[in-house]
Amino acid sequence: MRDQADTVLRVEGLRMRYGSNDVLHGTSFTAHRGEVLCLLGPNGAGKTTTIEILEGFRMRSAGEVSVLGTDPARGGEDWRARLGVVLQSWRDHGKWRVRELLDLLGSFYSPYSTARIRRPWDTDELIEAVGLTEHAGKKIRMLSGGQRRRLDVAIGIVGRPELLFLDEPTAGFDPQARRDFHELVHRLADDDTTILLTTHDLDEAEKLADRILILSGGHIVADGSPDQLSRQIAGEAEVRWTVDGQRFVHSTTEATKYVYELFKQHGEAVADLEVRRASLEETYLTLVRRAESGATLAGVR
Ligand SMILES: Nc1ncnc2c1ncn2[C@@H]1O[C@H](COP(=O)(O)OP(=O)(O)OP(=O)(O)O)[C@@H](O)[C@H]1O
Repeated sequence: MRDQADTVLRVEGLRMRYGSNDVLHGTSFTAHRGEVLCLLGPNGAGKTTTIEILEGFRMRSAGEVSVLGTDPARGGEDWRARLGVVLQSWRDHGKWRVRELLDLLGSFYSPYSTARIRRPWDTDELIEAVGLTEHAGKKIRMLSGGQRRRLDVAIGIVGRPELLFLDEPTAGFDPQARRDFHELVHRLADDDTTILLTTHDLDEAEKLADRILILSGGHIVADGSPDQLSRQIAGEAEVRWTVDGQRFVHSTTEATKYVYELFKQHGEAVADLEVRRASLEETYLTLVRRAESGATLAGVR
């Protein structure tokens, strides 16, 4: 069981209304230390609004929010120093060089260094972690789009945040940069950083998220690990295997047990084993479609 001190983020009955437009209808969720939480939802679902409220950049209409033990509406500088935000490119700093800018931004965090978390991140180590070593001496305006995005990530984590917000972090990344970034996210989470990210890339969500929240029509319509969500939808998994070159397929709600029995019966003769559940994309589309058609949400959460 996780204890209270492990809770980094707590949202209860969050509501947001723009004029007469209700965007969030009382959403609730939590996140724990070192957890990677992925917020999914169609365009206009309220993901950015939610993140901006948690970051303290937008006032909520109602509900309770606690981020690192503080209400974001009242968070001071010392609270803000514990957060990391990856914003879209720092184009205004085109004349700065990569290392210079990170040195300067990092220096703002040194007063907030603690025995547990040394701030800021060493500039050269950080530059290496985001794969910009070759470009450390370059002016920012000379960087490619993907390199700038890597710099955005470096800027977001230079203060060694305890909670990191990533809004569509890999838009514009090439496949290698994406893979490097995913490794960096795992490394940050291993170091106990809690990460809240939004993406429209379900493959990315599946790779990164410990837990997925699906926001639709102002409600959280699903909350669970990618596996738990796919089980809710699919119910059954498909087990495929061969024995002596002959192919077999079987659908079951208890794939692990079935596979165990299979090996008990056939031992090493079992080959080409695959267990397939509904992909996150199928799961996501089903849940959002259900929510949009006003189907009852009971049992989905
Ligand atoms: N400042 C604002 N004033 C009025 N309405 C707004 C404002 N910001 C957002 N909205 C509305 O709130 C709703 C949610 O917007 P939000 O940007 O949070 O969605 P999102 O899930 O991040 O979408 P996307 O996937 O397109 O980025 C939308 O209908 C949007 O038009």
